[in-house]
Amino acid sequence: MKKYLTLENGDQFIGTACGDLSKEIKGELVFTTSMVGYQETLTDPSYTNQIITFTYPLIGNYGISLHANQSPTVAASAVVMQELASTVFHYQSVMTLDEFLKKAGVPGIAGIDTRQLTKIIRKHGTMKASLTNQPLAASSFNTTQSVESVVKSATFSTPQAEKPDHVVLMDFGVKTNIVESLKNFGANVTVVTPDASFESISALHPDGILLSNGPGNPEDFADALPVIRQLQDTYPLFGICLGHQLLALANGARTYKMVFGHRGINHPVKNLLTGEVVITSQNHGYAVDVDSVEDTPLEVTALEINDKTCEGLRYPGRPVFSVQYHPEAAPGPHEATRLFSQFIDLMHANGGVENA
Ligand SMILES: NC(=O)CC[C@H](N)C(=O)O
Repeated sequence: MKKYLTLENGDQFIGTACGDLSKEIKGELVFTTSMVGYQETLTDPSYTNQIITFTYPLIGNYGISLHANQSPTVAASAVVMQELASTVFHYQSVMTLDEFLKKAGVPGIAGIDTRQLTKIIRKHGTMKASLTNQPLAASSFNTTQSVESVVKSATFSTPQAEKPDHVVLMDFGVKTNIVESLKNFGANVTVVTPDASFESISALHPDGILLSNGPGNPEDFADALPVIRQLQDTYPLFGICLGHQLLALANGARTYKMVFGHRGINHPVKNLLTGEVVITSQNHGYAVDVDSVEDTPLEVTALEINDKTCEGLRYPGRPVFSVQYHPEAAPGPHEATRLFSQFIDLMHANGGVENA
């Protein structure tokens, strides 16, 4: 069965339908250069309302495992591939990617020249696009949708070590592995919704606050900024991706939409405090304006080496820091995992951040 991918600029690609065959969708077309980790990527809530193009030419070859999801189901709107593996092999595989997409009601398109498509996105920037069963004229592409729906209303705690540090995590669309990473370093995690008040968070007696990743434009979370300002005055705080952008906005810096974003697992980031470079996992379409940080109490601590985007911030004199990349990996390298232990150390020492 044929499927049609139509871009906002009028370009059209014809491929083979996979996943949910009947479903037609619109979304923001982005690409990721990750060679592995398609399951983690597709279930990352930050991809809500986005159509993900995989630049790696073969997707699905090691199937779907019970242990890799970053949220209960597929978060992306659709997936674009060059080749969907017809043979699957991995000892943990419980189903094929095609079955996984079908179960989640998510459409896909295979047989696409993803190299050509990616060159178009790189030139024109991230675009809106549609996936349909019949050819479609590039017309209205209004895909603006609320992203608040990704956040679960339930609050849960995960008691762990004997005297665990208690992290309250503001959930803007958190990836499972952020919670797991905190737990691995011995923390007890309570997840609260993004509209939680300062009082309700304080009532949980946190030792530290984590601002999670999440989909959408950081400027749409203005309501959370006063709460974040109160939290950073009171507790050690660590922001990841959207959480990093919100920390910047809460302190008067600005964010902007990047041309095509950073999505992949080999982005080099230079730590300006130590000179060290780490290879990082990234997934963001917005970034903090480096120049705008100058007029704030914050300091830029890290830059992406290729395009010098802001990758890290800290609040000198306070145990408050953030990174634009994903130290929890899933997928990607684990070089930055130690940021979680640094956060734990800050909760103990309440000192300054040296390696953010
Ligand atoms: N992974 C994230 O938290 C993404 C943050 C934000 N939605 C962006 O695209 O920049």
